Amino acid sequence: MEKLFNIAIRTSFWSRQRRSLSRSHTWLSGEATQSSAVQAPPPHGSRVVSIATLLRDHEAPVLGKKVEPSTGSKDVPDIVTVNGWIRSNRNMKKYSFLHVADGTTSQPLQAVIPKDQFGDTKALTTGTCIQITGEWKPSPGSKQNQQAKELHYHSLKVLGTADPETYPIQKKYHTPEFLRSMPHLRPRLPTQAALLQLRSWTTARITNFFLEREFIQVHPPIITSSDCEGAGEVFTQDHFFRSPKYLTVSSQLHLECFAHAVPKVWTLSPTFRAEKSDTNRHLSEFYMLEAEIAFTNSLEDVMFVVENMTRYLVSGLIESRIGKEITDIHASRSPEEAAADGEEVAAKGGLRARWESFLTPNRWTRMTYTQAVEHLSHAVAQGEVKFVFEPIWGNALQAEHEKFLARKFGGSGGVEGGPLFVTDYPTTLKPFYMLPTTLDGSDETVACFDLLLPHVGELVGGSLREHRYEHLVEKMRAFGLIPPPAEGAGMEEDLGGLKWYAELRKWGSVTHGGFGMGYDRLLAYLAGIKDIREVVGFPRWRGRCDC
Ligand SMILES: NC(=O)C[C@H](N)C(=O)O
Repeated sequence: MEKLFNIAIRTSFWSRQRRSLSRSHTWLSGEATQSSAVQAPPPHGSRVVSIATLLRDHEAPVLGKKVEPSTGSKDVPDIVTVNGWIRSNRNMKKYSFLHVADGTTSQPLQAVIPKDQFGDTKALTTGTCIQITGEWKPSPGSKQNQQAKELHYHSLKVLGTADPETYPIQKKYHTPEFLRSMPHLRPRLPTQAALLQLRSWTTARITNFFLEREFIQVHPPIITSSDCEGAGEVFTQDHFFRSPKYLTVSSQLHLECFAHAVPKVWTLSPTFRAEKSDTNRHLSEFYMLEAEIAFTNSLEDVMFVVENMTRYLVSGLIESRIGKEITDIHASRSPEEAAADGEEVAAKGGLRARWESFLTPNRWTRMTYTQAVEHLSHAVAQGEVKFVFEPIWGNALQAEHEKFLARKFGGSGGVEGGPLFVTDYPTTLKPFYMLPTTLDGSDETVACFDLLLPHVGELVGGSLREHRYEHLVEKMRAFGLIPPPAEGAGMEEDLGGLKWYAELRKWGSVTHGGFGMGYDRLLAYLAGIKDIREVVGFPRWRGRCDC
């Protein structure tokens, strides 16, 4: 009986979901039909459109691609309804010119409100949510206004007021720090809306890349039982489970499990690191794009996926509408905004040059860690650069070293440099699971790589994984992850929280490798934004988790 009851509840839950999904589909499709369930049905005969759709109708074609107009005949008035928020109200004697935004494009729509028809427009303040219906027609002043068409008022409903005395976001420059203090309102800013679109578009494009290449997307757990990756400080949950559990610092170990059954897997998952550092490159919660590939014993195979995936992404971005929007926003930043970003990218060919640095005619440069240290030492000796940390073989590369290398050797050697692979780091610098470069370990390096970018440093880390059971256990012991073996224990020793991980190598083991990419870092770099906190809707970092 209870079971039946549960099923009944579930069924009605799903049918409710389906109903609301189909409603929202109608709503989002921007077509004429509009469900009565929506708060403010538009006047009869108008079609509900997004601002992006409207502006596209007369926009210059992007890269030669013609955009079809949304309605047909020139003779029939194009009556449309737009839902959005007022960005500004230029209140003239006879007319009010509203700039309305709906997040589908960073461009606002201009709506013209004749006061003799509407009455007093003072209440139409910045932030107010409205539904406006009108005729979409050529703007008489289109030379001065950027938009060749504007919306001429027929009717307007205020759906939600925004008291200008209290609404914090006004049409003026706000510092990033001020806006970060109100993440619940920040998406209303044009740049933020464009960044949301960039993230969404990028995710779709990458999903397509993997789909076309028979990679399976998987959802690894967020709560994990091991904290042993050595990737950084972990967030711990002590009380709920029988023993301490952790918020994942990387999905790699779980991806390896999947890859032993489904040879090519990937995920884009939240990842957590309780890093104490308060920098513009780190967050306590971020997204990591990770992939794991079985049946390979070549680091080149793994780098090949990283390179091809990123090239595929960037070549699509250059041609895309959101790409154009992001470059336009970047090029038209105010001096304050550019200063807040703090990057020299605009002075050096703009964002487009940065994107092109990914699309070199030859594959990206690869160099070993040993060569990298030699290059760094040489540059210091030549007086070409000064570092806070001396580059010494055996020490970690610092961000200052990474950035220098990527600028000098990455890309096609252009003004800004570009992506650069550094491979084969010393064993002592990297986690326990990496395979030695030479299987006997004589090189004291591991088969791994970091992908470095100018201004950013490390974007991706990847490696071949140790697939030999005995060697893995030995390495775990050498890294202090498990105690020395008890007398006569043999290999059946206590492997602690990593027993399951070692067991992958016990039954049906296979050579494999993978990588993890800092997704937010990638987005920030592509958008020409220095501070990673700007590309995350609700950024969390040390001491800050506002809402
Ligand atoms: N999946 C990966 O290879 C990422 C790696 N575990 C890291 O934390 O950087």
